Amino acid sequence: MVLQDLGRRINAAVTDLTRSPNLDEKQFDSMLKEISNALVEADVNIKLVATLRTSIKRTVNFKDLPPSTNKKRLIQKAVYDELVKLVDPHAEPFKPRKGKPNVIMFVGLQGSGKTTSCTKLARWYQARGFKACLVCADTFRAGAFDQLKQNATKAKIPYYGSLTQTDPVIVAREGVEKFKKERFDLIIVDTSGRHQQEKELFAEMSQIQAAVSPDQTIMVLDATIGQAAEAQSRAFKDTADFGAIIITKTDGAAAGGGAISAVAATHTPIVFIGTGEHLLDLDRFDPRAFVSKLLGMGDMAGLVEHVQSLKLDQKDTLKHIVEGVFTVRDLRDQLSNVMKMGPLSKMAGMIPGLGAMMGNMDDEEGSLKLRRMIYICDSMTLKELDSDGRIFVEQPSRMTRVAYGSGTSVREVEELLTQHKMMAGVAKKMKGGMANMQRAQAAMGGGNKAQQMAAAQKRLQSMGGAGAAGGPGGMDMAKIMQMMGGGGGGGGMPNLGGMDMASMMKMMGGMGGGGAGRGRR
Ligand SMILES: Nc1nc2c(ncn2[C@@H]2O[C@H](COP(=O)(O)OP(=O)(O)OP(=O)(O)O)[C@@H](O)[C@H]2O)c(=O)[nH]1
Repeated sequence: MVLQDLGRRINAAVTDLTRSPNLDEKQFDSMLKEISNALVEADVNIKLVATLRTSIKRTVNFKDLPPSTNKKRLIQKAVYDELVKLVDPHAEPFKPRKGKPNVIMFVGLQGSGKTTSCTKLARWYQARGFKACLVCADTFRAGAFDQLKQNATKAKIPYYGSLTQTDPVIVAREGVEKFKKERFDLIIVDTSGRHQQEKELFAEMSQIQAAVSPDQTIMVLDATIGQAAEAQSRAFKDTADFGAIIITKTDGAAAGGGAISAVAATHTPIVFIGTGEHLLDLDRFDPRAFVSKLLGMGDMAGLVEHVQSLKLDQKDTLKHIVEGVFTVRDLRDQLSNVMKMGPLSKMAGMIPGLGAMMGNMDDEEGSLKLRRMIYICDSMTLKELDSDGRIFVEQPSRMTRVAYGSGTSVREVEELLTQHKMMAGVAKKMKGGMANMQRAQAAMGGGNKAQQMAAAQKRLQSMGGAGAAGGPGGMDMAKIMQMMGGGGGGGGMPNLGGMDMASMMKMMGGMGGGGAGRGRR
């Protein structure tokens, strides 16, 4: 059972109950039993489950409910609130500030996901304007430096390490000093992990800690260990005195629920959770957003933050669309924007109700297809890229050349040009419409925010099933789409692993316009 299934089970228990025409106390009790069973199976500590059950019972107080009460709503809200309490550590972590060197040291057992999480975190802060870098002080595992180097290079993050120095304390000190001199805002130090909690590991950790004086030590925990997370974190705390925790691999097992609740119970701040192997699979941990996502209510605030952090390339495309133009380069920029967003399943999880619908979609296939389309564009000449694509009709031999240069087939090049033609057609039709819309929006001065939020929230609730239980702040879907770099536009987006982007956008709540100008406002 993966974490998503736990959410689905809880959601189903609540939905079944609230759909029942004559809701009685017996049904309420059996819902509580089902939720408790699901949590225990996800390795949540039995005492915590018992507390949650008692609290929901007390809040709802079924026997004494006045007849006028909206029982369904009350139950939904109580379940949501208690789940939030279950995973809330009630502790504020250290927050790095720009303009000074913030040193963060990572500790954890081997294979917990330290090295991967270091790079994810550096990238996360880099995307938010921090000058971030990585120091590899893992001299124990052969290949650790290579792994960090590879990850860092992929994310374009400066790194420091040594293939010859065997003392991790020296490497850590040298790396931190070098990057401090170079005025980096965020210096992340990766340390070695061992199979067991050996004495040497702990001794080494405290020596590195003494050498680099980190502003924060983060412990990395693998979610699959469930409630054993508590014992593991205690063992580390005795030596390394970490200030916060990152729980990795929450995508793989329902036991993530057990790990998160166990750590939360110790009041240690959980700063982030790892949600996959991709560089972007790191979510800032927020108890409300986590529970909303778990219950399939989406995490719109997270989605907006994620999209905003990506520095999507869309200025020229929007300008072009206003003019009714759509070049091959515009298509390339949009493809690259979609790639930057990370796996589609991650995006879908943030949209109410969509995660479940896309359960079987293959991320790998979709991303490979996108990558091949980008290779095709990258093999074109500048003239071809900035053209309206007609150049290929006039000189079909160019298609063969581009296919050859990109390692793809002529058929794939033709497909890409067909996609482009469709999108260019839409852009042409949009000419003027987009400008009018922008003018209207400017005249409205952004409109009534509260009203917009209320409308968006209503729409989210109607999509999300359990949405009534008080989910995250609403957002205007069309605006989100526009921030995403403008998708949709009426059937013109690429087909990803059997999933047409245009249909996906439509499913996302009538986004079939966004950047291409038909967004609902
Ligand atoms: N599914 C999933 N896999 C993850 C996540 N985080 C890390 N991994 C994978 O876990 C494995 C181990 O990750 P590493 O980063 O090498 O672990 P480590 O703790 O640095 O290991 P040592 O350097 O040996 O101590 C790799 O295959 C990662 O891709 C996550 O959030 N989800």
